Amino acid sequence: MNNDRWKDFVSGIEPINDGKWAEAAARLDRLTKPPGSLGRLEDMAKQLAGITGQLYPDLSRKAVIVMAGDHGVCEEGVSAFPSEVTPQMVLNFLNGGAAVNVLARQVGADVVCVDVGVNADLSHPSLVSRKVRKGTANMAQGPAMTREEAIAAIAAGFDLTGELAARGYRLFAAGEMGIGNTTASSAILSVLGATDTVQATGRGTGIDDVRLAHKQDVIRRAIERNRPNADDPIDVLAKVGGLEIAGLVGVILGAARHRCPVVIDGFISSAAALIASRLAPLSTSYMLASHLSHEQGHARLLERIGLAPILRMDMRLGEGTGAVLAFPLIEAAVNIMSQMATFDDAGISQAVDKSTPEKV
Ligand SMILES: Cc1cc2ncn([C@H]3O[C@H](COP(=O)(O)O)[C@@H](O)[C@H]3O)c2cc1C
Ligand SMILES: O=C(O)c1cccnc1
Repeated sequence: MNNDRWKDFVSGIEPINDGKWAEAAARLDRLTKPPGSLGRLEDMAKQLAGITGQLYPDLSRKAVIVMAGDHGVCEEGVSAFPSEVTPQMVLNFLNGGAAVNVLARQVGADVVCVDVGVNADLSHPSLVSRKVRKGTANMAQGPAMTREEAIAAIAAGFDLTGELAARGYRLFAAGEMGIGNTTASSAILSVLGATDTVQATGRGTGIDDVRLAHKQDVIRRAIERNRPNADDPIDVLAKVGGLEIAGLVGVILGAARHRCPVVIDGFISSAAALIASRLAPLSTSYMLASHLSHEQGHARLLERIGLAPILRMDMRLGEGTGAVLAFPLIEAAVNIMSQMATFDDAGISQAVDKSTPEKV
């Protein structure tokens, strides 16, 4: 993989269409409701118009892309579950039995499951195989992967999203599976978000206090040993990140490149979004943050990107579950624009009473 390939990921991303954003804002103020009364739905309707360049975008073709990869750092004992669960869950996604499958079915979204770095030989007719390597190396002892591998994994997500956009998909969710990946995400937040490792580290799959203190120590050691350069997001991704996180960076940049909204899920998805935002600041305008995960550090992570979560459900699963749950709200924003009557249509007076009331 050409080390300059990352420039392709960034160079085609354009600012959102300000003219369409303003047109959407003007129409929202003519709809039969007090100005601004639909709150975040109005924000989303304007953002979607700016992203797609259309007042009434058709977002009906939608996919949650679940990037899967393993983590060498699991040998340090940082998760409540063993690495073997990653390939087992991938098969569960492919057989339609995971939480994300249920939620995606409910909202009419397709689950696209991608092996970008699972430490097992997987084969299934619906699996998208883009394996860069079989799991990362243990970041507590050296870099998780090479710079080339990180770029190859970004390319896998970027190219796949481009292919899906070409097939008519217009709305994406960024999901993941990889035992150990909250450790990598906390390390990314710590370095790129200038956050103390204690504040950046949570319980992931549900570790106890003793293991949490150990996890914080492992992250501290990984950062000390690898010295990732906070001014070089790909260096951080390669040294203390993960293959599926890199894949998601590609998905996010790919969606932005093709002017499609991309819904960020929880902690891990947001770590990928933070890297994407540092590589291509313009990509942030194409992101919607679906929910605030219960995972420690997620609020800080979203704040570093500059995103406000739509939902607060106390979820902490990943897979893209929170992102998929936000799909109907995003579609609601489009429907408001396309289906509500204006004051003119309905013959309702838009005059605002600005006189001073005589009696209070
Ligand atoms: C059965 C199962 C299903 C999951 N689905 C998502 N995750 C989530 O948990 C993992 C991260 O937590 P940690 O860093 O503590 O390992 C990731 O795979 C994430 O997607 C799962 C975890 C498990 C055990
Ligand atoms: O917020 C998430 O995405 C998350 C939190 C804990 C474990 N897995 C995922």
